[in-house]
Amino acid sequence: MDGISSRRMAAVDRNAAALGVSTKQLMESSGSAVARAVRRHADPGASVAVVAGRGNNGGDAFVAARFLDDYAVSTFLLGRRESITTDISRSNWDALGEAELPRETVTDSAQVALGDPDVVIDGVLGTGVTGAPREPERTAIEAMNATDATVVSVDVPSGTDADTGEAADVAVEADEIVTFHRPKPGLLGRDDVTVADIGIPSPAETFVGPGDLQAVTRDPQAHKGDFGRVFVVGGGPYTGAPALAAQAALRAGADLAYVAAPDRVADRVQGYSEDLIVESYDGEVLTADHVPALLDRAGERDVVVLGPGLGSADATLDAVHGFLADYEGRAVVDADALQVVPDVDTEATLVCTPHQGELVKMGGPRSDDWRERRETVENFARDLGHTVLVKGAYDVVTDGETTRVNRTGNPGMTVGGTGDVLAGATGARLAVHDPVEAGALAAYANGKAGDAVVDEQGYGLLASDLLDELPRAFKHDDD
Ligand SMILES: NC(=O)C1=CN([C@@H]2O[C@H](COP(=O)(O)OP(=O)(O)OC[C@H]3O[C@@H](n4cnc5c(N)ncnc54)[C@H](O)[C@@H]3O)[C@@H](O)[C@H]2O)[C@@H](O)CC1
Ligand SMILES: [K+]
Repeated sequence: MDGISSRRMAAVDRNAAALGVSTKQLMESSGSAVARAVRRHADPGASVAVVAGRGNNGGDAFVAARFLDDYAVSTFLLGRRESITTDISRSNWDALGEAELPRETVTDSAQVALGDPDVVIDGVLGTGVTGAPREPERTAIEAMNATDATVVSVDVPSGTDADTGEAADVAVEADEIVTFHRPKPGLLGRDDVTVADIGIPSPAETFVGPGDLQAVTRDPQAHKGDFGRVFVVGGGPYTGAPALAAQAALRAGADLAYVAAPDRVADRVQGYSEDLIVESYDGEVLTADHVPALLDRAGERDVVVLGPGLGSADATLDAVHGFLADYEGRAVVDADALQVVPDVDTEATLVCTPHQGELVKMGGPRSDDWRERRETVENFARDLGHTVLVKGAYDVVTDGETTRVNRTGNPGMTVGGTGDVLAGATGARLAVHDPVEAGALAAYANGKAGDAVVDEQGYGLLASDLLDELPRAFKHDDD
């Protein structure tokens, strides 16, 4: 099993809550797993010192203390009750008091006197640690290391970074680390780690959920262009598609949206929205002689969205082939451009966004059940060498290694243009995230936007209705 990063673990934790498995239930499972580990090291009646921090790592330790009330257990909180950062941890601290289990608050690091316990539970710092341990955690770590006790660490040895494995100048030397759900990258390969199942359902990892939106953050110090210059290469026979894709990119967080379109339709594309920067090229449709100039412009931007409204004239498909053969950046490929991808050798990082029919046209599998499709599309994406987002009642996003499934959206979204909106939103996210995450986030938000429109007005949804809803669809709880 490969490790799960702290950021990803937090997202999975939030997704589990959305599936009805609360973080408090997870804390209960974590604490009881820690208690089971203690039982492997010492018998009831032995003395156990529980040292807890102010976050959920401490909360797990409070739960463990409660499960060990047939031991001589005493709990030390490094701070005052009011400084406990979460309700679920505070309620487990309060439960110890109600159960009359010995507990005390330590506000001055000099007070950390653990006595001579048989076992110490290290619930000081977990995946929420930032930087080297500060006081009183620092002194507490030294006190734990100074005992002869068997030390059981909750999730991560305090002072060690779960993602890198790097230990600060002061870090707990654990005899056993009880980590939760999946190993942590920084602890892989160690023989003192126990991975405890805490009841997180696998859909919390597979299905895109509200936890994934935590990755969509706006750094307040950002300035123009940090969040992506998206370049839509589309239009020709059609004008609405590139305009929808470009507007969707802006609504999904891009700073600038450019559109390259034949001069015959450029004004019409511009007419849809003053927010777009429309650059025209001569002629009726995209042809190979437009490619060099487009590659230059693409080189100054972060992501290309290739395909909306391009049409499938032979000259256009040749141009798409030529563009992809020389483009080395990131691109979303959609609509008629998709059929070219299997035949072109490219350095570009692509996210292909076919619906089921377009996937078959690419030589991909036809499968109606999403579980079967997940398997077959993983194989197809692996062979293709690019990320594929196959739209359907359940969207499947995979690069052949990592796979996510999106359940948002509704039958009202089969209306024309929703694919252009999805392509543009994927483009915006591809400027910031890796391909699978970009596709997963865009599919989730696009479907959520469609659900919001249908909830509000019933069916009869227009693709352009999604645009107004997209910003809200990307917002997450602690925004
Ligand atoms: N994500 C999950 O799925 C679950 C997480 N759980 C537990 O929750 C933990 C993460 O909890 P939190 O995110 O609340 O954070 P932690 O409890 O890991 O630590 C953060 C706390 O320590 C303080 N702190 C951070 N860096 C510090 C430093 N360098 N020196 C001194 N104090 C520092 C912070 O002020 C905060 O109070 C996990 O390690 C795990 O033990 C479990 O409850 C089970 C479920
Ligand atoms: K810990």
